[in-house]
Amino acid sequence: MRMMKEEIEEQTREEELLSFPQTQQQSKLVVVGYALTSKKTKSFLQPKLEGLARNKGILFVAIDQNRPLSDQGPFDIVLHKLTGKEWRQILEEYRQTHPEVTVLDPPYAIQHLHNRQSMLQCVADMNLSNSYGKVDVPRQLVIERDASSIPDVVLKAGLTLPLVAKPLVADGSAKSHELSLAYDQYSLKKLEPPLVLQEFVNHGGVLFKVYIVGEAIKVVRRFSLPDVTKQDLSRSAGVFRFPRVSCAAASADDADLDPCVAELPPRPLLERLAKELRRQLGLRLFNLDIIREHGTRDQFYVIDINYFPGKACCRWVSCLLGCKYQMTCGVCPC
Ligand SMILES: Nc1ncnc2c1ncn2[C@@H]1O[C@H](COP(=O)(O)OP(=O)(O)OP(=O)(O)O)[C@@H](O)[C@H]1O
Ligand SMILES: O=P(O)(O)O[C@H]1[C@H](OP(=O)(O)O)[C@@H](OP(=O)(O)O)[C@@H](O)[C@@H](O)[C@@H]1OP(=O)(O)O
Ligand SMILES: [Mg+2]
Ligand SMILES: [Mg+2]
Repeated sequence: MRMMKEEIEEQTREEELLSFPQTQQQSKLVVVGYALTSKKTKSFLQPKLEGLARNKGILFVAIDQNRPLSDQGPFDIVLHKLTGKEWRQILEEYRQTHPEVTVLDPPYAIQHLHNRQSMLQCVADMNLSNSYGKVDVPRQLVIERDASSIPDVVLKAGLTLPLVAKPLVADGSAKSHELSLAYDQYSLKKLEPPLVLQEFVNHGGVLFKVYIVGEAIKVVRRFSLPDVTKQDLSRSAGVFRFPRVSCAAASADDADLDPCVAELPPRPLLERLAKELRRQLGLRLFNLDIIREHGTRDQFYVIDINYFPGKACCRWVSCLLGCKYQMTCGVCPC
């Protein structure tokens, strides 16, 4: 019920914005060139967002990858989520030659998130712990090759089962999202390196997705993998592939949950984490998946960081653009 009220209020604010007299809007047009996959264009650039943006004087223009970037535009902002070395080089060169354009975000910074070890390193190094809580990353190790050595390596490292096996590369490909849960040490031989083996942390089956767009933060709840008990562990063996459990369709915002599980991480803790990560990663458009260790109130683990994630970011992107160009922004939470 509470969420419904918030949604209605939000929609009303958007409608107010759409009907805002043109005279009260800024006069400068902001041109955003975008280079996205067709899937992402479809999910991100929805007519509603384009309408909202246009009302604020923001125009989205598709970048033609077959033509030199410098011949296109001129752009105020380049928004992109494409992979590949060639594209990265084109963008880096464009950044050098067009310092007046904001490239969201620098390709070299995004690269950091394309490896599941380096993506979490900043969080590990931060050692964030204050009166609001403690933020860690699960213990993990990287297996570059030789699956037959995994049981030994895991034993020596002292990792506790079950383990989540994740492809080392997180480049947005379908393969990079193929994860498994391993219940026993010997089945680990069946896995295909290069991968990261991460300790599974019980978290009551709910995770928090924290969307970070510039200075703004938005947190949602999603269903996740259920806890694994000692009994489950003693009874099961093998490695099990699992699908994308915490996808957009798995919202837990309106679910009837145990309040200890549902309680959002403290806002000041997330703000501190987001601020540090923004600075250290050099990114303005990302999300992190964070879980609360079940049975604790304030022990959190960041398990994943994604660049420019799904639909939930749309409204917030226009907010970011609105803030940057100091336009009247009716949907801005900051
Ligand atoms: N260490 C962990 N402990 C408990 N559950 C985990 C852990 N790591 C991952 N999970 C579960 O597996 C899911 C997928 O893991 P992760 O988010 O790392 O994969 P991904 O493919 O990068 O996801 P995304 O679609 O968010 O990019 C999580 O949403 C969570 O439900
Ligand atoms: O498509 P969706 O809406 O599920 O968005 C997902 C997004 O896909 P997209 O960038 O192609 O949209 C994913 O990016 P890649 O890792 O595959 O690059 C990743 O960031 C997920 O975490 C997002 O899910 P969300 O965190 O928002 O639930
Ligand atoms: Mg994730
Ligand atoms: Mg991810």
